[in-house]
Amino acid sequence: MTVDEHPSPEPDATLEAHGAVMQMVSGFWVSQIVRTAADFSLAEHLRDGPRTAEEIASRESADVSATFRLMRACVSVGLLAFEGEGFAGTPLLAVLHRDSPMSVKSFALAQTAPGHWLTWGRTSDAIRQGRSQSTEALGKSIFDYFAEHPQEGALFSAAMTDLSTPVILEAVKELDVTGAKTVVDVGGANGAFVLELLAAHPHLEGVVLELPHAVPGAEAEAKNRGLEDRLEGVAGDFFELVPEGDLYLLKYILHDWDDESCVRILRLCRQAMRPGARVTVVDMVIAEQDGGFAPLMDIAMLTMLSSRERTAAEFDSLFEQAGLRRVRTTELQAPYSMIEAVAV
Ligand SMILES: C[S@@+](CC[C@H](N)C(=O)[O-])C[C@H]1O[C@@H](n2cnc3c(N)ncnc32)[C@H](O)[C@@H]1O
Repeated sequence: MTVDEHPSPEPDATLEAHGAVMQMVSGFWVSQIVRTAADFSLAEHLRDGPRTAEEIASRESADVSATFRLMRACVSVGLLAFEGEGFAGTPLLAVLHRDSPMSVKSFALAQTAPGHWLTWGRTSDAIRQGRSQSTEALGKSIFDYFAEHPQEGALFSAAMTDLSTPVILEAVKELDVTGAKTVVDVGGANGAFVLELLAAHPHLEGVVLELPHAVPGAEAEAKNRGLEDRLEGVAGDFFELVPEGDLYLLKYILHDWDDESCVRILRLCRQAMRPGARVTVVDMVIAEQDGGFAPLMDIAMLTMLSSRERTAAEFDSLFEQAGLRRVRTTELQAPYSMIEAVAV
Protein backbone atom coordinates (compact mmCIF):
# COMPACT_ATOMS: atom_id res chain seq x y z
CA MET A 1 0.00 0.00 0.00
CA THR A 2 1.42 3.41 -0.87
CA VAL A 3 1.09 6.38 1.49
CA ASP A 4 -1.53 7.92 -0.81
CA GLU A 5 -3.74 4.84 -0.59
CA HIS A 6 -3.62 4.78 3.22
CA PRO A 7 -7.07 5.30 4.76
CA SER A 8 -7.31 8.54 6.71
CA PRO A 9 -7.92 9.69 9.38
CA GLU A 10 -6.23 6.96 11.43
CA PRO A 11 -8.75 5.97 14.14
CA ASP A 12 -6.16 4.65 16.61
CA ALA A 13 -4.14 7.89 16.79
CA THR A 14 -4.17 9.05 20.42
CA LEU A 15 -2.54 11.77 22.42
CA GLU A 16 -0.49 9.07 24.23
CA ALA A 17 0.74 7.68 20.92
CA HIS A 18 1.63 11.20 19.77
CA GLY A 19 3.73 11.74 22.91
CA ALA A 20 5.36 8.33 22.75
CA VAL A 21 6.42 8.67 19.12
CA MET A 22 7.59 12.25 19.67
CA GLN A 23 9.83 10.87 22.39
CA MET A 24 11.20 8.20 20.04
CA VAL A 25 11.93 10.76 17.34
CA SER A 26 13.75 13.09 19.71
CA GLY A 27 15.82 10.13 20.98
CA PHE A 28 18.78 11.51 19.04
CA TRP A 29 18.66 14.69 21.16
CA VAL A 30 19.06 12.49 24.21
CA SER A 31 21.96 10.60 22.61
CA GLN A 32 23.76 13.90 22.04
CA ILE A 33 22.97 15.21 25.53
CA VAL A 34 24.38 12.01 27.08
CA ARG A 35 27.38 12.29 24.77
CA THR A 36 27.98 15.87 25.86
CA ALA A 37 27.64 14.95 29.54
CA ALA A 38 30.36 12.33 28.93
CA ASP A 39 32.46 14.73 26.87
CA PHE A 40 32.33 17.36 29.64
CA SER A 41 33.20 14.69 32.24
CA LEU A 42 30.19 15.55 34.41
CA ALA A 43 30.47 12.22 36.24
CA GLU A 44 34.10 12.86 37.10
CA HIS A 45 33.46 16.48 38.20
CA LEU A 46 30.45 15.56 40.37
CA ARG A 47 31.89 12.41 41.94
CA ASP A 48 32.74 14.17 45.19
CA GLY A 49 29.54 16.18 45.48
CA PRO A 50 27.29 18.75 43.84
CA ARG A 51 28.67 21.60 41.76
CA THR A 52 27.25 24.65 40.07
CA ALA A 53 27.16 25.22 36.33
CA GLU A 54 29.71 28.03 36.84
CA GLU A 55 32.19 25.59 38.37
CA ILE A 56 31.76 23.05 35.56
CA ALA A 57 31.94 25.74 32.87
CA SER A 58 35.16 27.06 34.37
CA ARG A 59 36.73 23.57 34.55
CA GLU A 60 35.68 22.74 30.97
CA SER A 61 36.28 26.21 29.46
CA ALA A 62 32.65 26.35 28.35
CA ASP A 63 29.95 29.01 28.19
CA VAL A 64 28.33 29.36 31.65
CA SER A 65 24.76 29.85 30.52
CA ALA A 66 24.94 27.03 27.97
CA THR A 67 26.50 24.74 30.58
CA PHE A 68 23.60 25.49 32.95
CA ARG A 69 21.17 24.63 30.14
CA LEU A 70 23.01 21.37 29.41
CA MET A 71 22.93 20.41 33.09
CA ARG A 72 19.24 21.26 33.36
CA ALA A 73 18.59 19.04 30.31
CA CYS A 74 20.58 16.30 32.09
CA VAL A 75 18.06 16.55 34.94
CA SER A 76 15.31 15.98 32.36
CA VAL A 77 16.90 12.70 31.26
CA GLY A 78 17.72 11.54 34.80
CA LEU A 79 21.51 11.97 34.81
CA LEU A 80 21.50 14.89 37.27
CA ALA A 81 19.28 16.24 40.06
CA PHE A 82 18.93 19.85 41.20
CA GLU A 83 20.79 20.39 44.47
CA GLY A 84 20.65 23.86 46.04
CA GLU A 85 22.16 26.31 43.54
CA GLY A 86 23.85 23.49 41.66
CA PHE A 87 23.53 19.92 40.43
CA ALA A 88 24.26 16.47 41.84
CA GLY A 89 24.89 13.26 39.91
CA THR A 90 22.35 10.41 40.01
CA PRO A 91 23.16 6.66 39.86
CA LEU A 92 22.72 6.92 36.07
CA LEU A 93 25.50 9.49 35.86
CA ALA A 94 27.82 7.17 37.79
CA VAL A 95 28.18 4.83 34.77
CA LEU A 96 29.41 7.74 32.66
CA HIS A 97 32.50 7.88 34.92
CA ARG A 98 35.51 6.60 33.02
CA ASP A 99 36.65 4.46 35.97
CA SER A 100 33.31 2.83 36.76
CA PRO A 101 33.50 -0.96 36.40
CA MET A 102 30.22 -0.63 34.47
CA SER A 103 31.32 2.44 32.50
CA VAL A 104 29.49 3.31 29.27
CA LYS A 105 31.45 6.52 28.74
CA SER A 106 33.36 5.35 25.68
CA PHE A 107 30.20 3.82 24.23
CA ALA A 108 28.34 7.12 24.66
CA LEU A 109 31.15 8.96 22.87
CA ALA A 110 31.70 6.38 20.13
CA GLN A 111 28.07 5.91 19.10
CA THR A 112 27.68 9.63 18.52
CA ALA A 113 31.05 10.14 16.80
CA PRO A 114 31.05 10.68 13.01
CA GLY A 115 31.69 7.05 11.98
CA HIS A 116 28.41 5.83 13.45
CA TRP A 117 26.45 9.07 13.50
CA LEU A 118 26.88 9.97 9.83
CA THR A 119 26.22 6.42 8.66
CA TRP A 120 23.06 6.05 10.78
CA GLY A 121 21.80 9.20 9.10
CA ARG A 122 21.37 7.12 5.93
CA THR A 123 19.27 4.30 7.36
CA SER A 124 16.43 4.76 4.84
CA ASP A 125 18.95 4.25 2.03
CA ALA A 126 20.29 1.14 3.79
CA ILE A 127 16.78 -0.32 3.80
CA ARG A 128 16.08 0.65 0.18
CA GLN A 129 19.36 -0.78 -1.05
CA GLY A 130 19.69 -3.62 1.50
CA ARG A 131 23.28 -2.69 2.28
CA SER A 132 25.61 -0.61 4.41
CA GLN A 133 25.85 3.13 3.86
CA SER A 134 29.36 3.60 5.29
CA THR A 135 30.88 4.18 1.83
CA GLU A 136 28.32 6.90 1.08
CA ALA A 137 28.72 8.47 4.54
CA LEU A 138 32.44 7.99 5.20
CA GLY A 139 33.93 7.11 1.82
CA LYS A 140 34.98 3.67 3.02
CA SER A 141 34.10 0.75 5.32
CA ILE A 142 33.88 1.58 9.01
CA PHE A 143 37.01 -0.45 9.85
CA ASP A 144 39.02 1.31 7.10
CA TYR A 145 37.67 4.60 8.44
CA PHE A 146 38.87 3.69 11.95
CA ALA A 147 42.31 2.84 10.55
CA GLU A 148 42.47 6.37 9.13
CA HIS A 149 41.01 7.96 12.29
CA PRO A 150 42.93 6.12 15.00
CA GLN A 151 41.52 8.22 17.83
CA GLU A 152 37.96 7.31 16.88
CA GLY A 153 39.15 3.73 16.28
CA ALA A 154 40.58 3.59 19.82
CA LEU A 155 37.33 5.03 21.15
CA PHE A 156 35.41 2.28 19.33
CA SER A 157 37.62 -0.42 20.88
CA ALA A 158 37.04 1.07 24.34
CA ALA A 159 33.31 1.28 23.55
CA MET A 160 33.32 -2.43 22.75
CA THR A 161 34.71 -3.09 26.24
CA ASP A 162 31.90 -0.94 27.71
CA LEU A 163 29.26 -2.79 25.72
CA SER A 164 30.76 -6.18 26.44
CA THR A 165 31.72 -6.14 30.10
CA PRO A 166 28.48 -7.54 31.62
CA VAL A 167 28.25 -10.26 28.96
CA ILE A 168 31.95 -11.13 29.31
CA LEU A 169 31.64 -11.58 33.08
CA GLU A 170 28.81 -14.04 32.52
CA ALA A 171 30.56 -15.85 29.67
CA VAL A 172 33.78 -16.29 31.65
CA LYS A 173 31.81 -17.99 34.46
CA GLU A 174 30.18 -20.37 31.99
CA LEU A 175 33.13 -21.20 29.76
CA ASP A 176 34.89 -24.50 30.43
CA VAL A 177 38.59 -24.06 29.61
CA THR A 178 39.69 -27.56 30.60
CA GLY A 179 42.56 -28.73 28.39
CA ALA A 180 43.09 -25.30 26.82
CA LYS A 181 46.39 -23.46 26.91
CA THR A 182 46.26 -20.80 24.18
CA VAL A 183 43.15 -18.64 23.78
CA VAL A 184 42.84 -16.58 20.60
CA ASP A 185 40.52 -13.57 20.78
CA VAL A 186 39.69 -13.14 17.08
CA GLY A 187 39.03 -9.45 16.43
CA GLY A 188 39.32 -8.95 20.18
CA ALA A 189 39.47 -5.10 20.18
CA ASN A 190 41.05 -4.21 23.55
CA GLY A 191 41.03 -7.89 24.50
CA ALA A 192 38.45 -7.52 27.27
CA PHE A 193 37.16 -11.08 26.84
CA VAL A 194 40.48 -12.92 26.71
CA LEU A 195 41.96 -10.78 29.50
CA GLU A 196 39.04 -11.57 31.81
CA LEU A 197 39.57 -15.25 31.00
CA LEU A 198 43.32 -15.01 31.71
CA ALA A 199 42.60 -13.33 35.05
CA ALA A 200 40.24 -16.18 36.01
CA HIS A 201 42.56 -19.00 34.82
CA PRO A 202 46.27 -18.47 35.56
CA HIS A 203 47.38 -21.37 33.33
CA LEU A 204 46.06 -19.71 30.14
CA GLU A 205 47.96 -17.61 27.60
CA GLY A 206 46.15 -15.22 25.29
CA VAL A 207 46.42 -13.80 21.81
CA VAL A 208 44.46 -10.85 20.46
CA LEU A 209 44.28 -10.94 16.67
CA GLU A 210 43.38 -7.45 15.49
CA LEU A 211 43.80 -4.97 12.68
CA PRO A 212 47.11 -3.09 13.09
CA HIS A 213 45.49 0.12 14.38
CA ALA A 214 43.74 -1.76 17.21
CA VAL A 215 46.64 -3.84 18.54
CA PRO A 216 48.20 -1.11 20.74
CA GLY A 217 44.86 -0.78 22.58
CA ALA A 218 44.91 -4.49 23.46
CA GLU A 219 48.53 -4.32 24.59
CA ALA A 220 47.81 -1.26 26.75
CA GLU A 221 44.78 -2.95 28.33
CA ALA A 222 46.88 -6.06 29.10
CA LYS A 223 49.43 -3.81 30.80
CA ASN A 224 46.70 -2.02 32.78
CA ARG A 225 45.57 -5.35 34.13
CA GLY A 226 49.14 -6.61 34.82
CA LEU A 227 48.70 -9.40 32.26
CA GLU A 228 51.12 -8.22 29.57
CA ASP A 229 53.40 -11.26 30.05
CA ARG A 230 50.56 -13.61 29.12
CA LEU A 231 49.01 -11.70 26.23
CA GLU A 232 50.36 -11.30 22.72
CA GLY A 233 48.90 -8.74 20.34
CA VAL A 234 49.01 -9.97 16.74
CA ALA A 235 48.43 -7.46 13.94
CA GLY A 236 46.71 -9.31 11.13
CA ASP A 237 43.61 -9.97 9.10
CA PHE A 238 41.22 -12.73 10.11
CA PHE A 239 40.38 -13.26 6.43
CA GLU A 240 44.00 -14.21 5.78
CA LEU A 241 45.43 -16.07 8.77
CA VAL A 242 44.34 -17.02 12.28
CA PRO A 243 46.96 -18.10 14.84
CA GLU A 244 47.13 -21.61 16.27
CA GLY A 245 45.23 -22.15 19.51
CA ASP A 246 43.03 -24.29 21.74
CA LEU A 247 40.13 -21.91 22.22
CA TYR A 248 38.89 -19.28 19.76
CA LEU A 249 36.77 -16.41 20.99
CA LEU A 250 34.61 -14.67 18.40
CA LYS A 251 32.60 -12.12 20.26
CA TYR A 252 30.47 -9.75 18.19
CA ILE A 253 32.50 -10.79 15.14
CA LEU A 254 30.15 -12.91 13.04
CA HIS A 255 27.37 -10.30 13.28
CA ASP A 256 29.72 -7.86 11.49
CA TRP A 257 29.90 -9.96 8.31
CA ASP A 258 27.81 -11.58 5.58
CA ASP A 259 27.55 -15.38 5.48
CA GLU A 260 30.36 -15.92 2.99
CA SER A 261 32.78 -13.83 5.06
CA CYS A 262 31.74 -15.59 8.29
CA VAL A 263 32.39 -18.99 6.74
CA ARG A 264 35.82 -17.79 5.66
CA ILE A 265 36.74 -16.63 9.17
CA LEU A 266 35.42 -19.84 10.73
CA ARG A 267 37.27 -22.03 8.17
CA LEU A 268 40.54 -20.28 9.03
CA CYS A 269 39.87 -20.94 12.72
CA ARG A 270 39.08 -24.56 11.84
CA GLN A 271 42.39 -24.89 9.96
CA ALA A 272 44.41 -23.38 12.81
CA MET A 273 42.74 -25.32 15.62
CA ARG A 274 44.89 -27.69 17.65
CA PRO A 275 43.41 -31.17 18.33
CA GLY A 276 40.44 -30.86 20.70
CA ALA A 277 40.16 -27.09 20.21
CA ARG A 278 36.86 -25.21 20.35
CA VAL A 279 35.36 -22.12 18.81
CA THR A 280 33.26 -19.97 21.13
CA VAL A 281 30.93 -17.47 19.51
CA VAL A 282 29.24 -14.81 21.64
CA ASP A 283 26.57 -12.99 19.69
CA MET A 284 22.90 -12.16 19.81
CA VAL A 285 20.57 -14.92 18.68
CA ILE A 286 17.59 -13.36 16.95
CA ALA A 287 14.18 -14.93 16.33
CA GLU A 288 12.20 -14.42 13.15
CA GLN A 289 9.48 -12.71 15.20
CA ASP A 290 11.58 -10.89 17.76
CA GLY A 291 10.42 -7.72 19.50
CA GLY A 292 13.46 -7.19 21.72
CA PHE A 293 16.84 -5.45 21.40
CA ALA A 294 18.32 -7.77 18.77
CA PRO A 295 16.29 -6.30 15.86
CA LEU A 296 17.68 -2.85 16.71
CA MET A 297 21.24 -4.15 16.61
CA ASP A 298 20.29 -5.94 13.38
CA ILE A 299 19.52 -2.58 11.75
CA ALA A 300 22.79 -1.16 13.10
CA MET A 301 24.60 -4.08 11.48
CA LEU A 302 22.82 -3.59 8.16
CA THR A 303 23.45 0.16 8.09
CA MET A 304 27.04 0.03 9.28
CA LEU A 305 28.33 -3.21 7.74
CA SER A 306 25.81 -4.90 5.38
CA SER A 307 25.64 -7.67 7.98
CA ARG A 308 23.05 -9.10 10.32
CA GLU A 309 22.02 -10.79 13.56
CA ARG A 310 21.28 -14.50 13.08
CA THR A 311 18.95 -17.23 14.25
CA ALA A 312 20.31 -20.41 15.87
CA ALA A 313 19.69 -22.29 12.58
CA GLU A 314 21.66 -19.66 10.65
CA PHE A 315 24.63 -20.05 13.02
CA ASP A 316 24.45 -23.84 12.56
CA SER A 317 24.58 -23.41 8.81
CA LEU A 318 27.73 -21.25 9.08
CA PHE A 319 29.39 -23.86 11.32
CA GLU A 320 28.46 -26.67 8.94
CA GLN A 321 29.93 -24.85 5.94
CA ALA A 322 33.16 -24.29 7.89
CA GLY A 323 33.60 -27.91 9.01
CA LEU A 324 32.43 -27.23 12.57
CA ARG A 325 29.58 -28.57 14.70
CA ARG A 326 27.73 -26.79 17.50
CA VAL A 327 28.08 -28.71 20.78
CA ARG A 328 26.64 -26.31 23.35
CA THR A 329 24.57 -23.14 23.57
CA THR A 330 24.44 -21.16 26.79
CA GLU A 331 21.98 -18.32 27.09
CA LEU A 332 23.62 -15.26 28.61
CA GLN A 333 21.73 -12.07 29.45
CA ALA A 334 19.11 -11.62 26.76
CA PRO A 335 19.56 -11.51 23.81
CA TYR A 336 23.14 -12.83 23.97
CA SER A 337 24.17 -16.46 23.74
CA MET A 338 27.45 -18.29 23.88
CA ILE A 339 27.66 -20.95 21.19
CA GLU A 340 30.47 -23.49 21.33
CA ALA A 341 31.54 -25.54 18.33
CA VAL A 342 34.15 -28.21 17.61
CA ALA A 343 35.72 -29.58 14.46
CA VAL A 344 33.59 -32.18 12.67
C1 LIG B 1 32.37 -5.45 16.78
S1 LIG B 1 34.05 -5.40 17.20
C2 LIG B 1 34.15 -6.69 18.40
C3 LIG B 1 35.32 -6.53 19.32
C4 LIG B 1 35.43 -7.57 20.44
N1 LIG B 1 35.46 -8.93 19.96
C5 LIG B 1 34.30 -7.39 21.43
O1 LIG B 1 33.36 -8.16 21.42
O2 LIG B 1 34.35 -6.43 22.22
C6 LIG B 1 34.80 -6.12 15.79
C7 LIG B 1 36.33 -6.11 15.84
O3 LIG B 1 36.84 -6.79 14.69
C8 LIG B 1 38.03 -6.14 14.28
N2 LIG B 1 38.27 -6.47 12.87
C9 LIG B 1 37.55 -6.04 11.80
N3 LIG B 1 38.05 -6.56 10.67
C10 LIG B 1 39.11 -7.34 11.02
C11 LIG B 1 40.02 -8.16 10.29
N4 LIG B 1 39.92 -8.28 8.97
N5 LIG B 1 40.98 -8.82 10.98
C12 LIG B 1 41.08 -8.69 12.33
N6 LIG B 1 40.23 -7.94 13.08
C13 LIG B 1 39.26 -7.28 12.44
C14 LIG B 1 37.72 -4.69 14.50
O4 LIG B 1 38.87 -3.89 14.58
C15 LIG B 1 36.90 -4.71 15.80
O5 LIG B 1 37.69 -4.50 16.92
